[in-house]
Amino acid sequence: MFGVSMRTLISPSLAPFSLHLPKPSLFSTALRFSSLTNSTFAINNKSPTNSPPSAISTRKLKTKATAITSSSSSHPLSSSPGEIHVVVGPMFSGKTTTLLRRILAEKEIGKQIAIIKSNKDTRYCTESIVTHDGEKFPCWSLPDLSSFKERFGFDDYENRLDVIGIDEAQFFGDLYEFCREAADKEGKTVIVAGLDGDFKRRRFGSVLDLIPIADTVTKLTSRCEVCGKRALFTMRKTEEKETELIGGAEVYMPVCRSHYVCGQSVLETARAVLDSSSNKHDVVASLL
Ligand SMILES: Nc1ncnc2c1ncn2[C@@H]1O[C@H](COP(=O)(O)OP(=O)(O)O)[C@@H](O)[C@H]1O
Ligand SMILES: Cc1cn([C@H]2C[C@H](O)[C@@H](COP(=O)(O)O)O2)c(=O)[nH]c1=O
Ligand SMILES: [Zn+2]
Repeated sequence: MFGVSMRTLISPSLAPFSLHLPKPSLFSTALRFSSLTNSTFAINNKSPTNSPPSAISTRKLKTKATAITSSSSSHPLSSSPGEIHVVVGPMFSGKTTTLLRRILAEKEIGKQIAIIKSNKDTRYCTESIVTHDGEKFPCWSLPDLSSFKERFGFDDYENRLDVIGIDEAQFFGDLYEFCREAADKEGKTVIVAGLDGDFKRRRFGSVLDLIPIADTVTKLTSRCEVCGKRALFTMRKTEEKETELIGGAEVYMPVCRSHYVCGQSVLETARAVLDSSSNKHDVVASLL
């Protein structure tokens, strides 16, 4: 099989029947060869003779592939590529619910699953992911993703884990590298749930960095607490200014665009009034 496919690949004229194949470039030839031999290539554009680049000899390709494969055996590529699925949206939009449903669906068809969440999320329960409706499922509560393989067990991770769920992804600084490695090299399906934006509607952590390497991206919406329309954003009801502030409905509310914009100005006005009245209060108190 290999010889035939190489012959077709390298010199179509030798193929058993003459196909009108587009002349393969050196790159496409090498890429096809590397996918056949599961190796990586460094391509130089100089062809070994003055023959066209696509006529590079089988021996040369084999030599190069053997050399590179042996050097890359410390990171063997998985036989089949993985996947990355990203679920974003404001708070209360159903991100954790969606993650849980997708993970359970994978489990139903016999896949080996594991869920990781940030140990910064201490709202409901540390050893489970918990939706705002109270649905729970056991998880690994970790400070980072890079420690997961060791904690799970390297052998189990490599041979007995198919699907990885990640919740509260905005809190993981090593999110991009972990997901890229898991999908590109280890054949894992990674399902990621996290906030795309913070209470100022700015990117939150590195969730958005996953979009260029994701198979699918889903943006969920909640219901505006003021008018019931689609809520795209999360508004913070308290005065704290730091980006990371763990909390639920006592601190945050989902709002539509109009109520985010006017809500922000209402909050700012209210604070200004409170500040000035507390200043007046202080002034009066100082005169007494
Ligand atoms: N304003 C709100 N306050 C509290 N809970 C809400 C609010 N809006 C929606 N919910 C509930 O939150 C559930 C979604 O929970 P969850 O999946 O944990 O959301 P997310 O992970 O996106 O924060 C919804 O099914 C709904 O019942
Ligand atoms: C908007 C916003 C949220 N957070 C925190 C609050 C919660 O602990 C999580 C999000 O929980 P979810 O309901 O599962 O989406 O993130 C924050 O720290 N900073 C923010 O701006
Ligand atoms: Zn609204």
